[in-house]
Amino acid sequence: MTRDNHSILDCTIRDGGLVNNWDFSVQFVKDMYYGLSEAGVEYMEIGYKNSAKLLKGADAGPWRFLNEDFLKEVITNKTDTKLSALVDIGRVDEKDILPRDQSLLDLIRVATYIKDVDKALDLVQKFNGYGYETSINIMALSHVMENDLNEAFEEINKSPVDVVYIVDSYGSMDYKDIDYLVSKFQRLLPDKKLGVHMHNNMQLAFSNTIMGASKGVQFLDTSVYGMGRAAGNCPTELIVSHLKHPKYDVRPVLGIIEKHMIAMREKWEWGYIIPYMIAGVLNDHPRAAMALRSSDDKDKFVEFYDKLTSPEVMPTNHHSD
Ligand SMILES: C[C@H](O)CC(=O)C(=O)O
Repeated sequence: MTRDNHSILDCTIRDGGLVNNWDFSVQFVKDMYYGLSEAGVEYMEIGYKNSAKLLKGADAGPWRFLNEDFLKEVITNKTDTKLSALVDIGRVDEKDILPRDQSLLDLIRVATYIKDVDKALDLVQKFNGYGYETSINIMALSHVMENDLNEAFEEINKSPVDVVYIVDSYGSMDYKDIDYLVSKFQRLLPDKKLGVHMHNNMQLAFSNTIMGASKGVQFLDTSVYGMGRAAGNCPTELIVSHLKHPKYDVRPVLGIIEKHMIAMREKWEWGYIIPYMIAGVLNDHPRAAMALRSSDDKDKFVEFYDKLTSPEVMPTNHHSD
């Protein structure tokens, strides 16, 4: 199989930051960028470009509120690996975004729930006008009604957005869902590139990502050692190895894991863990499972399962965390 038309987008710093409140050292982020570059990975998401002012009281390192001057101190020698940042509707201050020719960023991705696609497309329009590549990442697709999706597609087709993402926020999809959704997106968004962003609650992030790749999805989201919110994402090292293209080399990715991530995994928890599996199977946001893992009841799986399957209504989140 030729894999020439895929781009791997590693989002360890952005999605992994949801695990450790973006407590990443500058050295780690540098090693990540230059390691991914050597590995041939096309994009690295270096954080969120949200505004601290709009996230009242939020305190987290620079990777949550990227600043161009700081970025230039970190990435002193830009390689062929492009940089992306994620923004959330209502949390990004458009005045913080420089024109692309003054920025180290190449791609701005807009995270949105289906109800806010129009707002996401307004942001895309602006970022496209500044010269950036853009994507719209439709989160929690496993909760979206077909007719809402069809209406959104009409708006997306009129927009300059380059990439439209299928996001399995709850890690509850399997290969049949990916097969179905990719075919639908390809049919109804014929001029857009597609992306997949999968979570590993049911140990299916890799399977779902390669299902997307085999159907021609261009943008494949991954994270090194699978580090990402809750159950984490599709591991970069697996995709780099699986795609078997001469431009990719897994060795530098193994180097990042060996140097930094074994110790990080001792300190912070992510990956396939039963409460996240339960959330995935039940097609729920992992927030209740994350709260459980931070409590004294972290291993009370049966009680947690019983609670989640009682007819309580779980609150809904409106951002990408
Ligand atoms: C926009 C991102 O893909 C959001 C995310 O990580 C999610 O799971 O939702």
